[in-house]
Amino acid sequence: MDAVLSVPEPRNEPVRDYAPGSAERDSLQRRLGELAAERRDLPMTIGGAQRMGAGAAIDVVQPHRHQHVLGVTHNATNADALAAVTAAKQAAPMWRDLSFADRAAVFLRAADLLSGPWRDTLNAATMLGQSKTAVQAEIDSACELIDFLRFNVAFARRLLAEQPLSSPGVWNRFDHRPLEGFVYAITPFNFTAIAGNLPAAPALLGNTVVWKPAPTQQLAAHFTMRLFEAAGLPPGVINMVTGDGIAVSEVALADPDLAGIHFTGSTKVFQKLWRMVGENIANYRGYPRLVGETGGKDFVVAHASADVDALHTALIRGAYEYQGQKCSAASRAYVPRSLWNGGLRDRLAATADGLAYGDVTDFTNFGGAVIDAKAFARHTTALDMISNDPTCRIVAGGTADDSVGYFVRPTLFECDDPAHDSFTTEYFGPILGVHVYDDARYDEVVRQAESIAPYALTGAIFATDRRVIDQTSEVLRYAAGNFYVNDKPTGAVVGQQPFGGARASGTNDKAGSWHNLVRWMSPRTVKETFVPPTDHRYPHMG
Ligand SMILES: NC(=O)c1ccc[n+]([C@@H]2O[C@H](COP(=O)([O-])OP(=O)(O)OC[C@H]3O[C@@H](n4cnc5c(N)ncnc54)[C@H](O)[C@@H]3O)[C@@H](O)[C@H]2O)c1
Ligand SMILES: N[C@@H](CCC=O)C(=O)O
Repeated sequence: MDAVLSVPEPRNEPVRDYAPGSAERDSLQRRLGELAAERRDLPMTIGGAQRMGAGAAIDVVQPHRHQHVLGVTHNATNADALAAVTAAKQAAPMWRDLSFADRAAVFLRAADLLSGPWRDTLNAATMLGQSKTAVQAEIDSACELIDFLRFNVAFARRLLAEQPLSSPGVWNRFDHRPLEGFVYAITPFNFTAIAGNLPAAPALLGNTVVWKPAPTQQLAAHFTMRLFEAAGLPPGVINMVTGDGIAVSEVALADPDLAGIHFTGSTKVFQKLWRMVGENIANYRGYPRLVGETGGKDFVVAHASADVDALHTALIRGAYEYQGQKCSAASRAYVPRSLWNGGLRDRLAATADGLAYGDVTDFTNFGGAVIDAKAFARHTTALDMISNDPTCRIVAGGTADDSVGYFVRPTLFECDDPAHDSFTTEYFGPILGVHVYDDARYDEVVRQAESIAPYALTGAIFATDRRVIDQTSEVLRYAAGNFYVNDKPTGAVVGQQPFGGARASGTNDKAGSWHNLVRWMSPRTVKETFVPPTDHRYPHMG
């Protein structure tokens, strides 16, 4: 326990802009060409050894060009999962006995490698495999992952320095132990940074991990695993299993040494995992820590005093960047009739209709495709439902085409009923519903928006009247874990806007902050008495 160590002061990684003619753009385009020309095996990594899962094969494709296969991965079987759990348990004594400095150095080195020679590889893999544009990949797989790795070291250092008081003759101290057992990290398709952070954060604190990425993110996950190895991560500390995770959960969640789940993904899957843990609760050595960041139905509330230019930009970026596939994406907005009919409606419609979605290797595009056929089907069902509902009117988009890639047009619609399914269900695509209200009904609309959806992840208020900002912020205090004033509800930056929500949006343990890291330690309090008493009687006994 080397709590007095000082560590490098983290700074947010600067975002590159990949402007035409820049060297960074040429270099990224070269790497895109190389990765697109390959068709790789995407194996598991267990105890440092790579091998393909023994279950069914899964093609990992470019969502914007779904006939183009980037690689092949396989479902992990029960036997594969058992091997990963065993490797994690075997590596645990070695890893927890290394000093914090040694563990931190691995992740700081990974951050530096990613900031330099690995940047193009992770960005290109994220662009091709997850259909992110260059800038969306850059803020995710480069900057946010680098930030997670660097800031977590500084946050962990602060936690390790935290020690109890000691009265005279006594020395009290915390032994910041890792959890007893292994951590099971399960990660979503949409952020390479989240996929890398969920296994890395518990590992930094001395835990060993079984990591199950989303199959559709497997290309970038593959390179993330290679990056950790290049940074010196010993075998068995993070064991990556591939595929749908069904067999992995059967094995990992039934294991007595399950120490925690670090999950990001849908509410439905997290609730299923929680139920499975509940069913097994008497069989565990301890109570597993359950950390899950899940879905959202994120709102923008606009007041009549809002700056319309700022509101317009926030709605377009908040709803349609990365095809709306951010848990934070604006998917319901409440706009006063004065602004809507005063030009905002037509402006939003024109901008949305003008957004180019296409192949993300064409850098002129604003967006790409949605992730897979399942997402495409969910969105087309929602669009059919909305266009056939007499209370809703499509204002822009509303169409989809999967002939080449899974493309869904940026869709804007009005809905008279603020309790409509489209205001409560997460679609996770480029679909923004607007409830237009009479200006005088503002307070009532805000109260309704507060609790109509089960989620509480992100939300924004647009107003210039300070009293309105203050009152709205108070009414919506529990409606979002990340609340924005005159800004879009997406784009949280590590160290600046610690991220996470409550209600059906998760356990709100704020990824990329000390709040999250504290869940991966099990402190032992040690009291040492220098001169222990030698008489059992107390003074009042005479
Ligand atoms: N709150 C946040 O910070 C945050 C961030 C990103 C994404 N999300 C949410 O994630 C969802 C989108 O991501 P997704 O489509 O990858 O989510 P998902 O829930 O479908 O999948 C998440 C992960 O769980 C795995 N999985 C599914 N069933 C499993 C099982 N039985 N055992 C083990 N693993 C299993 C998937 O393969 C994937 O790796 C959205 O709901 C979005 O809001 C939330
Ligand atoms: N942290 C990201 C969202 C992550 C979920 O998909 C944001 O703030 O936009």
